[in-house]
Amino acid sequence: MASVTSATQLLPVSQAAIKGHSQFSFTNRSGEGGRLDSARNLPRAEEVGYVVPTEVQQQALPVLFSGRDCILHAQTGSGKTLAYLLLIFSVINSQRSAVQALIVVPTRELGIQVTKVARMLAAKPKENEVEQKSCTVMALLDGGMLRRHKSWLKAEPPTIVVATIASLCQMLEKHLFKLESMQVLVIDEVDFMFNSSKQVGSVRKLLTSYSSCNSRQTVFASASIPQHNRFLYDCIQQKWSKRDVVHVHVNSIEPMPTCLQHRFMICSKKQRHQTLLSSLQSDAPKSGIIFVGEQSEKSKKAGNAPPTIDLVDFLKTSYGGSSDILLLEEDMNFNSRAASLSEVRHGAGYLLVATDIAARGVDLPEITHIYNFDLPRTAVDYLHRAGRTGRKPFSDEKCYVTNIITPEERFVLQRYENELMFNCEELSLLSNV
Ligand SMILES: Nc1ncnc2c1ncn2[C@@H]1O[C@H](COP(=O)(O)OP(=O)(O)OP(=O)(O)O)[C@@H](O)[C@H]1O
Repeated sequence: MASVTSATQLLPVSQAAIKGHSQFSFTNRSGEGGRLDSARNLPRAEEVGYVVPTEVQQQALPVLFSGRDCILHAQTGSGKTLAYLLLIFSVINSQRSAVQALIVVPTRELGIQVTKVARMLAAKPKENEVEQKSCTVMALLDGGMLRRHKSWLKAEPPTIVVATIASLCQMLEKHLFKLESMQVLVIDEVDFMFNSSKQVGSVRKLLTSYSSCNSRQTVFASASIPQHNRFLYDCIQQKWSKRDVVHVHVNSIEPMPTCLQHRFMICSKKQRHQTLLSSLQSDAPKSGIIFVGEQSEKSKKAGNAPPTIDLVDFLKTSYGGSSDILLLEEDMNFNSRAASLSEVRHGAGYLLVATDIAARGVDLPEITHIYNFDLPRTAVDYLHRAGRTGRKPFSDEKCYVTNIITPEERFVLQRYENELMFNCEELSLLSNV
């Protein structure tokens, strides 16, 4: 666990952040009222319920407010998003019509969520209602209405943009979007972006050709940055960041929240549906995610139904619990994906059957149970799936990750246990399976 300075330990979020200002002599590079905006928006964070900073916020805010580039590396659900948003709100000047902060995310789902938090922080505090205009946040995400965004960008550029890389590059290449006023660039889930063959080229271009590290503050965030020393070296060598970039690494020994209890059940491949059903019946979770692997090309070619659909059908007919059964997977069109997530957000209890698309960044704090119907392919994937639960920073509520595995998969899970430093407890099969 990384050390925490006692000075900020018990301070409210706003004071911890403001302390960062004075201690590290934060200055607004545009010199056009950033300080005024931060004074307005930090209390706003408290107003919406962020009162005490989490550990990563305690450690990162002074670094971020000092103006240095930063790699935010901390457990899933530890509050990295709020840390970089507080930086953004301290730097931007809402009176200026120009894109001053850009947050790049790997999926539309994460983009929607980050936009929601940013808009919540941007909303005017009640007592200031008539004083000044609040900043605008644009979600430039794959599957969105790019035509509408074009008119918006031309008419009055937003202050903050949350974007997926493909949509962003489309706008940049058409010169509809300018980065010359950008003060902060955040790359969220950075390891995922650099690992994705579809996204990595554009991310590199954004970091070095579309803008320069010298004219912006760069923040990288993720719960998993494998080979982080190498990444730090590359940041400097490749000029993705300035030379004095800081690696804020919190809870390096325990990459997953401690409130998680990990379990496994061994069964044959044929018994997996029934084993999952028994587990659900015994846990009776109000809300959870069941992760299913992607359908193989071979299975697609054979004309089989995707395993996710298969499982949803099975649960709808066999599971008697009161939770809604919903589906979220990559192959669904954007409208259906949005519909699923909004049902999740408004519904009472739910079981979301999902592929790894739901594994990165999605924040549904009510989730207490994760089921790996198929084991994830890597330890990093395990960490991000498991991290969709245990997302209430100051709660001791126990959350559960249950792995349904075949005897041959036991050693794979053991490898993840060693790599991620957790213990998985075996649950015996109930007699009816
Ligand atoms: N200071 C705070 N006080 C109370 N709740 C907080 C605070 N900071 C963050 N949270 C809440 O904690 C949850 C997790 O935060 P967030 O999504 O920022 O985590 P993260 O570190 O980005 O996780 P991931 O790595 O999974 O993306 C959110 O529901 C957020 O509202």
